[in-house]
Amino acid sequence: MMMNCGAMNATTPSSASWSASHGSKIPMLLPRAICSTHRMCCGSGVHVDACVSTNVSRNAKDSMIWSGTSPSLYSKQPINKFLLPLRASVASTSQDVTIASLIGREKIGVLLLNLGGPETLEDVQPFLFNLFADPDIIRLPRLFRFLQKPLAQFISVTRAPKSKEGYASIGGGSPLRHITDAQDQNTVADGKPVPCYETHTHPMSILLGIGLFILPGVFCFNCYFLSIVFFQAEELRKSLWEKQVPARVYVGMRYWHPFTEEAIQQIKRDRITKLVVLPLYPQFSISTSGSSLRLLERIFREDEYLVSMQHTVIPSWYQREGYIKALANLIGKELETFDHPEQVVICFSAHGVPLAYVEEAGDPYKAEMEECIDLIMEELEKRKIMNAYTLAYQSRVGPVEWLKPYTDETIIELGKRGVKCLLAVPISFVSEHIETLEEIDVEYKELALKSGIEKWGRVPALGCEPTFISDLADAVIESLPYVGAMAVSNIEARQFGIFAVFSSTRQCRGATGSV
Ligand SMILES: C=CC1=C(C)c2cc3[nH]c(cc4nc(cc5[nH]c(cc1n2)c(C)c5CCC(=O)O)C(CCC(=O)O)=C4C)c(C)c3C=C
Ligand SMILES: [Fe+2]
Repeated sequence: MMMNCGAMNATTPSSASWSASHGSKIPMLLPRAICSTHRMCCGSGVHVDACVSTNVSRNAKDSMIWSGTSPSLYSKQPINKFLLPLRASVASTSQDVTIASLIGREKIGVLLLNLGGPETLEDVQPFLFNLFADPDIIRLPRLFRFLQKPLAQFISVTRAPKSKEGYASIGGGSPLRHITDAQDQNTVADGKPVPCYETHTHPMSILLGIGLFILPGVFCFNCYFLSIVFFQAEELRKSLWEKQVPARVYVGMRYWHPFTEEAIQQIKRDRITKLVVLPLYPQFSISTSGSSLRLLERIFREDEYLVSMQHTVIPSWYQREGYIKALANLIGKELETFDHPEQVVICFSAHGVPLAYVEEAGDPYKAEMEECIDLIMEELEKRKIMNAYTLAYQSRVGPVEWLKPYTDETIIELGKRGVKCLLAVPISFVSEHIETLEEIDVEYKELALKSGIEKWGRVPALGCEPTFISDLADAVIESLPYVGAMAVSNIEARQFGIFAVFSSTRQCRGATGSV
């Protein structure tokens, strides 16, 4: 069912009022799920750190307490060191639990979370409004939260022309009706891709004043972007089935169709009983995975069915072996396109966040990003690839300071230092979109060539790369033993709010036994 953006804005409870009423930025989604996770891991003695991380820590992700579902977050050890393969036993105090038995007759769902993008150029401003109305994107002091929506309106209207230009230059928008229609027909719930092979008249053509210039759907940016996400969903579903985990895969976008709310409705219609939530962002940020999880939390707390549905969250997965290896493969392959691969400087470019997110709000994004780069470089070193490399941050918006160094300044600096060959690696995205296709491929390439760099290359986003998809499937499977129920009534949750969550989680510290 197609949701109208205006309706979304009207019906979605204001995040400002949520934050104000609870006086905290800490989401409460899934607390008991984590609680049961804690019980399992405490009981098994597999990973005690996760069991005691229940305080409101300075680290935003720690305080989100979902991390209990992913023990490796607290360790450099790969996640599969702690979690056992399919059909292997997971020791609890009293009994062995096999993954097969965990699946049993359950209906397993995987919810992929992503940002979403405007379908047409007309959608750009409302899409931007949704984005800037998110208190995890523009973080206002509590006293000024009433300004969130007027400010979002102002910024979205002001930014829309520049944004539209970017979207237009890569194909503009196009009707995505067929995707949401497909969702009605339950094809999305089955994880089937809905590629856009249709022919559209692009708003770009009108913008360019060249009349009815028809582009094939494959150039339609948003169909392309959504198709990639749906292809990823489908490939993940296939991989899970191949690994004997029959699961349905859903896609929920934060700021555009198919909205997370729509995916959740489908999950309910399908009577899913165990849900794994997997943000399609390798590294956690308050502004991306955090925002989507906070939204989910709100949806869960207001819904009797969801409150009792077993679920778990994989908050980030940048350290997974398969992901690192897949990226190293792509980098190695791209380096081979240069005449002297060893002379190429590798420039990892991550989407930035305002500095205050990291320094004041405890966003682990920068730390995870740096660790991720270390892991990739270690992997490349094993393959005798020892290139010079750098990490920089792109896509800053607005007047505040963002994480540095900025990618554009880095490129100029490298040019000044005499670097002649540069390989750009988009690191915070797993699918192509405006930041890769326009900002990197067009703006940064042009800047690099102007700055004295002679040979430019760019590593593609992972998309449906098989090693990567297989690894995502493993991440889902490994999380299954940690799926648990919230087991708290709506009313109880509303009454006790965050304090109930913390006390319940604390009780789990000493608890033993299985879910
Ligand atoms: C890890 C990825 C991302 C982080 C972190 C992130 C933070 C962040 N973004 C904005 C503002 C905008 N982002 C926009 C588009 C956009 N952002 C990401 C990813 C991250 N954002 C993606 C993949 C995209 C492309 C979406 C698409 O259309 O496919 C935009 C709109 C485009 C534009 O006008 O430039 C804005 C605006 C902020 C403020 C922020 C952190 C606070
Ligand atoms: Fe962004």
